[in-house]
Amino acid sequence: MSANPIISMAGYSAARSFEPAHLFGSDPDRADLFDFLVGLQTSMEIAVLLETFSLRLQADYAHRGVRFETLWADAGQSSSDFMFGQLDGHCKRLLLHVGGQELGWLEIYSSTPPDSGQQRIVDRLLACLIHPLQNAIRIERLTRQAMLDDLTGVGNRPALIKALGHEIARAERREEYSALALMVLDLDGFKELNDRQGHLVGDEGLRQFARVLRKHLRDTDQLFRYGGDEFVVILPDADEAAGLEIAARLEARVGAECVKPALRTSTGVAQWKRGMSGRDLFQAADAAMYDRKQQKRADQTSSSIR
Ligand SMILES: Nc1nc2c(ncn2[C@@H]2O[C@H](COP(=O)(O)OP(=O)(O)OP(=O)(O)O)[C@@H](O)[C@H]2O)c(=O)[nH]1
Repeated sequence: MSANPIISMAGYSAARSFEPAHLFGSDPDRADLFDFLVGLQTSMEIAVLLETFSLRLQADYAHRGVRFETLWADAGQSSSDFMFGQLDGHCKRLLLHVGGQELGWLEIYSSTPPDSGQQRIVDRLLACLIHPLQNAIRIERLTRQAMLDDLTGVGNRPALIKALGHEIARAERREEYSALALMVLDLDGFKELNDRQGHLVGDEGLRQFARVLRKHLRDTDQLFRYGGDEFVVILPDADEAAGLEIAARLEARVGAECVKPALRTSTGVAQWKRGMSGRDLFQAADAAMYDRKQQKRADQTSSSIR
């Protein structure tokens, strides 16, 4: 018996053996299973593997759809769903694990629960799926980590470029004009804070800044650290007026809530117009942010002269 259980049912644990000889020895559909195995080698994407699994399972067990929910080993990463087909009807929920590592929950939706023969097929196909799935999960995690800023945990510059390109392509495809705005935020006098209180305090300031911004943004808004003390927010469905309102609110919240160390920020907003690239939009928002900084400096100078 293999000491390598890969599946446990919700609520109780059931170790099963998946020796290759056991899998293929007396199987009349060896060629078919072989095709399935080859299919699993063609992609390293979780969604594609799930689809390959579901399509092959369909031949033996008519079901409506499948869903896989990851269990990331790293703290701080929320789980992600991958789905294929329709998710309704009876749900069979299986915890997939390999070599002591829990990979996530697989759900199979169907009008009727699998009978014992169909359950055996599910087990066999899962035995083929499990290692390619484990590799695909590793790649997905590495890709996600590469898109995060390690100091603040928000998206980094490559993630911003990707997300902005995606949002603009989506807006371009829509027949009706849909609003999209970009906000640039930069800390005021951050160099002086670093110089006076040290870089560790500066780092804590950046983390605090990201936390406060996230707290006051909607779930659909996307926050990124462009670099240094400059952050960017993609605001879907926001026009310039809405963007300016959010920007004013964020400037006020940062002033009130970022107190240790004390921070101030200047913001700039630009609204996307058809034909504008991500670069054009960023430049417009960045220029607006610099104007705002100049205006604040001018206001300070005039109030200190008075
Ligand atoms: N602590 C810390 N400082 C950083 C990091 N990245 C960049 N910086 C510092 O951020 C500062 C940014 O300075 P500037 O761009 O001149 O901005 P500023 O002093 O805020 O000036 P204004 O934007 O004109 O108000 C520099 O001193 C950088 O060294 C980081 O990850 N941690």
